[in-house]
Amino acid sequence: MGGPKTLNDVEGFLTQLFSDKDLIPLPFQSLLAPWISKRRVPKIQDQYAKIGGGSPIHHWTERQGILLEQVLDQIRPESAPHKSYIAFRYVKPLTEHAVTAMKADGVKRAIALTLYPQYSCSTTGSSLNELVRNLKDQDPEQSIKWSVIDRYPTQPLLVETFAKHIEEALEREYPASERDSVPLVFSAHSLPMSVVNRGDTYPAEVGATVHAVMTRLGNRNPYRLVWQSQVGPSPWLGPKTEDVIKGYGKQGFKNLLVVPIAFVSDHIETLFELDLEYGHVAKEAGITGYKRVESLNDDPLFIKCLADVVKSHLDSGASSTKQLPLRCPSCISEKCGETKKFFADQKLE
Ligand SMILES: C=CC1=C(C)c2cc3[nH]c(cc4nc(cc5[nH]c(cc1n2)c(C)c5CCC(=O)O)C(CCC(=O)O)=C4C)c(C)c3C=C
Ligand SMILES: [Fe+2]
Ligand SMILES: [Fe+2]
Repeated sequence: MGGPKTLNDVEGFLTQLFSDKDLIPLPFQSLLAPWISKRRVPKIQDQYAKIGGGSPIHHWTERQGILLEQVLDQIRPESAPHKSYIAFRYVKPLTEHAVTAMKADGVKRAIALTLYPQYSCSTTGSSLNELVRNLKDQDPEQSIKWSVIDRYPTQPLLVETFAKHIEEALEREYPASERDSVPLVFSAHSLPMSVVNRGDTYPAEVGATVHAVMTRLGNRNPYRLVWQSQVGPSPWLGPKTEDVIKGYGKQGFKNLLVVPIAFVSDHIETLFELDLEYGHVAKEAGITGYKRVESLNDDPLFIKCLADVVKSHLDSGASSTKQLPLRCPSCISEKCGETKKFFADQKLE
């Protein structure tokens, strides 16, 4: 997805985001997108100002890419050297810039690796549709052969990294006598109910990650799966993170550990919404022990997770587009079936 590096980049970021038909299909989109974005700029700029003046997502994604190259070169020397390219959806470097750089470097074989562990047509689906559009335009001779890693919600090292971060936070933030009773509040970016009702697999895959992490932790703590960042008046998947925090406060809970479970790095959803906005909500609700688990960012265990995902993909023949939806109503405007066919038709050596 990417995020604005500076406050001046907020409007461009929002305009690209509201122009994405796979994320938010709007009537008269090319007219409405800049209009809605302009109206949201002051509010969103204020949020980015409060987290240091911009999104750190570029910094973390770059780190993840560089470290992934190093680990892959070690654990899979037969395909070394590996090189990573960032393809953000709404800010530079866009997919277009990644493909340009790859062609200039003479790349012949590539993997589209999503940094959303759980698949949604609105996120990974949108990025893959954008990639196919760009490839048809920028690489019509198909000089680069592609395969796709579109999800890894229960990959063992992903689960292990989340579990380790939760254990570290419990140990660091709470006295031993209270640790097992701290509610773990797993918070993921919500989806509009219209997208959920069309069968988007994201809610089930987020649930699968939560279940795997709780199993790994021995199911000691009470837990909830809750949903954040709802935008606009239409119905979104709940319960809302904010309401659940208030509910715990009403019940007299003094401790609460929130776990961002669908993001692999820090950005506005963790640093502003979870830390500042809901930190305030928790305080008002009397929850003095409100804490957040650290994001995955450049944790070597998470980098190893990514490297293992890529290694298994390559070792297994690497063709897999099996899981991509054939044609799903939530992204029908971009014909995800064509995207699946495009990748399935790649002739890999
Ligand atoms: C797993 C991650 C995400 C899913 C799923 C997702 C779905 C989704 N989002 C919107 C609308 C907006 N999202 C916005 C920002 C935003 N969204 C995500 C992640 C997911 N979105 C992130 C990480 C960010 C912030 C980017 C950053 O800071 O780096 C926004 C813009 C903010 C605002 O105007 O309030 C909108 C709008 C929809 C409609 C949707 C599913 C269909
Ligand atoms: Fe789709
Ligand atoms: Fe979003």
